[in-house]
Amino acid sequence: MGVGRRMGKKQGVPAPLDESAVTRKRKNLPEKEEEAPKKRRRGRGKEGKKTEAVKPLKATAAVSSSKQGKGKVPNGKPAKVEKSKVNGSKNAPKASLLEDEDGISDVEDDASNDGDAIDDPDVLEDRFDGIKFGGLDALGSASEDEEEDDDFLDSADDVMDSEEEKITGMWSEDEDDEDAEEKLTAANIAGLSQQLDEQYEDEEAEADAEREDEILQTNIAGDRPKVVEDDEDEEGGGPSLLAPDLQLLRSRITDTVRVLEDFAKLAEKGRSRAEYTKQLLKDICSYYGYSAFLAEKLFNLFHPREAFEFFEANEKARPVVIRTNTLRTHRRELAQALSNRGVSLQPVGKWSKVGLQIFESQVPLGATPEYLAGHYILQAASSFLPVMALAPQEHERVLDMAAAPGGKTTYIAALMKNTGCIFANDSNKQRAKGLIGNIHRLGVKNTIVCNYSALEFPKVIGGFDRVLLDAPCSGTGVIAKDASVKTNKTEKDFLRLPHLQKQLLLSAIDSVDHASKTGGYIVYSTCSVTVEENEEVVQYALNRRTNVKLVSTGLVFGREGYTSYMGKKFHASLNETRRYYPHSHNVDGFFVAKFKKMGPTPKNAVPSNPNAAKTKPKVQEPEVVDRTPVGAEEDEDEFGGFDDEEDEMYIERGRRAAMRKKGIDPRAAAKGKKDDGEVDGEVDGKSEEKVGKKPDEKVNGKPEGKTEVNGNAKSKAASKINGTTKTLKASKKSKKSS
Ligand SMILES: C[S@@+](CC[C@H](N)C(=O)[O-])C[C@H]1O[C@@H](n2cnc3c(N)ncnc32)[C@H](O)[C@@H]1O
Repeated sequence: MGVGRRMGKKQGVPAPLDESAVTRKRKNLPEKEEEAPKKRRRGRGKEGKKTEAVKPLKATAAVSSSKQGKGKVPNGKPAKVEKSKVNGSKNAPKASLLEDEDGISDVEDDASNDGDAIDDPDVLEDRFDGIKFGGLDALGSASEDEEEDDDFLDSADDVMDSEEEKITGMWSEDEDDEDAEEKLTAANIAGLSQQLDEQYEDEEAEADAEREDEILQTNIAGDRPKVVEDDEDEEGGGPSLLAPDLQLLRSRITDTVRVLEDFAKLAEKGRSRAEYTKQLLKDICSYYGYSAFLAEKLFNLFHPREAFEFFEANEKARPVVIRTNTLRTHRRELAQALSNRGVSLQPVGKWSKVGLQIFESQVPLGATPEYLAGHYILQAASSFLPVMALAPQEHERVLDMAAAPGGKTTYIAALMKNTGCIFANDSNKQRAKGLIGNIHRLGVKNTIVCNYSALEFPKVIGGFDRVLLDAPCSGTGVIAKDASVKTNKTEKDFLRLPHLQKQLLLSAIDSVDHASKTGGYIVYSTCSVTVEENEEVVQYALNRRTNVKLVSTGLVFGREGYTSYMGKKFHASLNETRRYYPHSHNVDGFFVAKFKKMGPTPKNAVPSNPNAAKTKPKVQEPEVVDRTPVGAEEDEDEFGGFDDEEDEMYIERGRRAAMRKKGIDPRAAAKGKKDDGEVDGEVDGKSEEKVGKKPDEKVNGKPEGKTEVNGNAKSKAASKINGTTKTLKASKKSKKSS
């Protein structure tokens, strides 16, 4: 018997954390279940504004943070002692019945500069292996799906017209079949309802105990709670040397938030707002473990109450989601297959035709036959969004500038139905290898993997119909996955990263063909919520490239980007960008902006890669740039390396096959070529054409087919031409010779 695991509540948007809405719909479940929300309300009884402010808070209940949530006992219930240690408070709101308590955070994700490692299936796989679970999650019936989504549509302020609205049910049109849905749901429900009963009883008792604790701890009996420490308290030395009393800290945080919300009525006489804010920030640092620098940066994004909800949500894992690989299967088939293996799942919501949220699994999701056969990829729901905004079309040429480990590339390929051509680039060679692995596993056949700094584009190749820049970022949106972000990001990072992001975005814009008949779009995304990495980067690009404008992302939920922030004014069109937060959308913190390129890059535009601009005029001969990433040499062969001769053979074989297809006899042509004294260059030109380039496109005024742009006539479009993946990389050998 395998192990089961609760993986989160139903992912509804944009208010998926509204557990009462979810509970109301679980009509197939035992009556007792209906009591759960009541109980949870009682569990948090001391806060006055229960219904509005507290509701999301309850749902984002802090139980475990990354690498922390080990307090499980075999029945899946969190061990209380561990939980309080982990979260720093017994008063941490109880996780809802619908929620994952230990979450998926036992894994060491590197979600910081390298971006959202959640997309790395290898990383995610680890999350499900060998973990005991046994609690269970709420189940939606098929009918619940629809109600849930209705709810979403009703409640969403930011619901926009989009093609997504054409979807008529939770399953995509070709999948609609009520009988099958019922079977699927029944399979989930049958084994779980009994566990629900038991769990509710336990939780009821736990909630009562917590409520009593909370009443004891509270210090808000008076009208004006004393929450700001006196200077003497601070200087006393004694208390600060002791481990903080986490329960008191938490109470003080909620009290301070309350005071800041109603300052005139609740503040102590003679105390300023700044004093309360200072105290709150100090407590947030102690309670959640943030550096003062980052706590303040994140706090400033919201009103105090919402900031609190944000910090709370970062203590809890997001729902586990898989994306159906439509190159290999349909969502309905996949859902059925996994359900048969004991996986409890449900479509993520109307906004996606391919996402499935996993509630519980009897098997490691990274090792099922379906996984190995590439029928799905473990992918955070937020990662779907930039690709949906990009909306790649069949037969287009698309550049994914920072692509590893390939969650988005493979989704792009699926939307393009394996037609056209994707250039998937990443500057990190190790990660690029993971990207290649995913591409193969998922059956992607239209993709060339490159290993350049994206700053080199469009010099490497340009003229794309669409470009995705899923930029390296600080990871402040994925703190639930990587708690190290709380302390390891410094002021320097928030200078260095935005600088890189700005330059990368200019490269992305310059790599797009403004005259593309079907596209001309650039999508910029990060898994960070800071303004420096998002709105400021977008504003910079608008200032530097007057040939682009922001357009609607077409995404049906998300909050508008800032048009002004802490005294800074941004262009009004920044309201077209979208922000996502863990506490309000139950997805990773994310940012998405979509640009349309209207005209060619202005001649006087400062290039995105100033180094290239500086060196260019000085160097008269063909530029030789060593693009080998630092440290890449050592492992050249680890992934198989690049064999120029073998590549030549494949290229030549492909070229001959192409000629034969056109009815040309390659031998006769070769003979003719020799007779004409034609040189090798054309072979390169043709092979590039074959991998998707439009023959008449130019880069920097030069025809792109000439790989001299790399300082290297034979830099390889090293291609397994009859295979699937082609790898473009300046060869060291030819670099030397050039
Ligand atoms: C957010 S992650 C990309 C995740 C990827 N889009 C996906 O969906 O799987 C950012 C990536 O940027 C890469 N990167 C960092 N600096 C880069 C640069 N200058 N050029 C290209 N890629 C870069 C990192 O190696 C990392 O893989």
